Amino acid sequence: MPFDQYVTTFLNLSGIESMQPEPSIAEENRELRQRVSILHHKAERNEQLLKAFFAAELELLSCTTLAELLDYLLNHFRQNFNLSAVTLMLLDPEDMVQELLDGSARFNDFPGLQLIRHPQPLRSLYPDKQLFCGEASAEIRRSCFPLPADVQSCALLPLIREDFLIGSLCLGSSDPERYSHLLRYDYVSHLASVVAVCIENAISRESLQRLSSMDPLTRALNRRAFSQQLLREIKRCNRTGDPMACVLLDIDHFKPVNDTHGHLSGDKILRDVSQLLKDTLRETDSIARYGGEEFAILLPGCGEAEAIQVADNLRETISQTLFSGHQQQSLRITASLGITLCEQQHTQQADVSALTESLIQAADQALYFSKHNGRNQVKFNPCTLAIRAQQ
Ligand SMILES: Nc1nc2c(ncn2[C@@H]2O[C@H](COP(=O)(O)OP(=O)(O)OP(=O)(O)O)[C@@H](O)[C@H]2O)c(=O)[nH]1
Repeated sequence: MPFDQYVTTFLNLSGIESMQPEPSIAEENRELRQRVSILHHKAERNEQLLKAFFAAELELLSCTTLAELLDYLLNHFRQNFNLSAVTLMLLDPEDMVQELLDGSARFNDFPGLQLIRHPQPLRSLYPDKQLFCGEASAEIRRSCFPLPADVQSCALLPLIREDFLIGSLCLGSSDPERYSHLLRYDYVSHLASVVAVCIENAISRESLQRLSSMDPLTRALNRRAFSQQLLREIKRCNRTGDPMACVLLDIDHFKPVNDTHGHLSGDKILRDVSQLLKDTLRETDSIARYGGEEFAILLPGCGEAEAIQVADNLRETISQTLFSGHQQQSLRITASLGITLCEQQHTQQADVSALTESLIQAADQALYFSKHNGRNQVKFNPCTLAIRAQQ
């Protein structure tokens, strides 16, 4: 029996008074014993359901990321409480949730999630901001349970924060009796409040983390986050033995771009180059804005030959792309790149901070060679720290 029918059980308690008129003492005793046994059984079941409910609440509160929370609500919750469908509609006017999920999970993992930009669908669903329990009409099935599922009755829970509708959690059951407008569903209402708080907290927490590690113009990692990532990748290289390439990319003659087309166009180019890097590189690679028109890239698992190939592909793609300024004027740019390599031997023979410095210096030196060799090219420069450490 699902936790939300706990309420029904208490309503049934009133049945104890509807006994047959004038039964014999023996019959009355038998009937009473039967009723006590049923009530005892129901009380035990209610206790289990209550425990399941508290466990669900704890699960929700202990989710540390938005993706974890959504996974629990949309996947585990449905199984744990024997529902035929669970969907979640979230108001996301500035695509913040979309962006957070892009970095941490795939939308395919959450087929029941719908992000909406305008509050109107929520206002239509909850004109009085009240929970709805009852039969799943064709209209409810269409708007709240768009994916194929056997939904006969449903609980539609408004998610409200500070008197503002932020979303809707819809629980669907194949049992037509499970949710009825005749019953009160205090636990389900309570659940809606917990879910609303958990979702809001997860979004705020992750947005803050993201803001503190992101360059606001290009949405690449900022320099601080890059340094942390570099340390993580050095540790991974030490652990796994896989090499890691470190690349610096600098847009050529960027000053004339600003001078000719204005700073707004320069900003747009920086954003577009950042997006091009994200689109071209692997998800496991790291991209950071290292300075004004300079990007730093980490390619875990790449040896010298592969890193040169990846960097040259970036160089060529940039040189062949028709960029546009902020007034849609066409622009062409090129970039110079410098590469160095972190190998396991470096991580064993040097302290980490000396190694990070040495890697950046070596990549910077390679970038300098590219610039002074005519720009629009890729140069490799080995990291020499380990050799020095051995001497
Ligand atoms: N629009 C815009 N320009 C920036 C930003 N940060 C740095 N810049 C510009 O980038 C330009 C860098 O110029 P330089 O260092 O002379 O380098 P360059 O013109 O690219 O020449 P080379 O690197 O030698 O090929 C300067 O004009 C900066 O103002 C930014 O956030 N937005």
